Amino acid sequence: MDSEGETPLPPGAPTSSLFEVRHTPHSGRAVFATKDIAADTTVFLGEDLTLDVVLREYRREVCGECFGYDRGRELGVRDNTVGFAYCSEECRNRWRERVGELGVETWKATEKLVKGRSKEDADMVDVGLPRPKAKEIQIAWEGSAGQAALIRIAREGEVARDTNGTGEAVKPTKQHRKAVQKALLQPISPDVLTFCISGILWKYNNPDKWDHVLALADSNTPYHNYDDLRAFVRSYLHMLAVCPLPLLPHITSETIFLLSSRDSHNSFGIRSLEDDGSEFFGYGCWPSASYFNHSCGPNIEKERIGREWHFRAGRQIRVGEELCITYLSGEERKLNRGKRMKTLKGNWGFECGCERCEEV
Ligand SMILES: C[S@@+](CC[C@H](N)C(=O)[O-])C[C@H]1O[C@@H](n2cnc3c(N)ncnc32)[C@H](O)[C@@H]1O
Repeated sequence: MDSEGETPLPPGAPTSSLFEVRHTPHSGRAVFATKDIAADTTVFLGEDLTLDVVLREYRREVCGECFGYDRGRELGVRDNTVGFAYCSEECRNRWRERVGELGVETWKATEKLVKGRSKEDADMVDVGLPRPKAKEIQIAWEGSAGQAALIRIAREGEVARDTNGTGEAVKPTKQHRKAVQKALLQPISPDVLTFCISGILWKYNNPDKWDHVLALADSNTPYHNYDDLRAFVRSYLHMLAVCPLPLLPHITSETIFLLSSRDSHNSFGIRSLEDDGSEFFGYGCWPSASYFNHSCGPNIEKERIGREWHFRAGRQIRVGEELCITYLSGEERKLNRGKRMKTLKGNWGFECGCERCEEV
């Protein structure tokens, strides 16, 4: 419950003796100090990483488990079958344990698909391009339903033949197999595929925590542009075409859309720890850390240590003050008010109402 005991806390929201999550009139839920907090106090650890994406171009340099990075040196432990590198055997074992046997098989199948194909991921997201509207998004996903159904039958027919040897239950025809071939011939977007696989596997392995993701602030227009939307729809069909059969019932367009709709307003960049985070390796979603609003003059400093976010008071904080981090990267923090506002609107979709911006 929040302080007035009226609204239940969203599942997965952070709890502490130092702060509470409350609703605000203009910026959704937010975190407020329930006592004075001395500068440098660690106020929260966000350990609940759900899905994460290490961009393809960094896969040899950034550990797939702890995101360790050594100024661009290729890491010592590589697993080419799954397409990840690790800083140690320990990290590799942890990664395997976390994703589970089905996860390893899924990453292997994806890597086989991606290897040797030309890739279609855009290098940078151009925030100037128009975003697909909600209706257009709905139409695009609905447009994939027919092919998705044919692929499922083609793939599940494999099970029917495996189990009873007769193919009586389901008989995939040429039409079904063609749907698989058509999907496989479509351009591949490895980073979008990684997002979808990481999210679906996380949900498969943590069904009891799905409501933590659903409770997050959402966007019904989460795609950056039309290419981005098309890449997600293609990745859905790619997954249906290659993922291990037990995962198929979990790969749905609804789940993939929900992952994007929550990630859109809540993901944290995974950046290098030196040089003001100038290298952007990828991103991830930590639901408990997603209740801290943004301020252009934040009182909370955040630092990533491995797979965790550590939140520390950057100065003395008084009881009742809102605890805010910044969503801006190192360079963006130096921009003037107008440019900061534009960046926040473009990347996050909100008009910044923080004290620093309101004061001007
Ligand atoms: C990571 S979430 C933060 C928690 C969110 N308020 C909630 O209710 O779940 C980011 C969203 O919070 C809101 N928000 C965060 N900082 C804000 C700010 N300075 N001004 C206005 N809205 C803000 C925006 O809607 C933004 O998309």
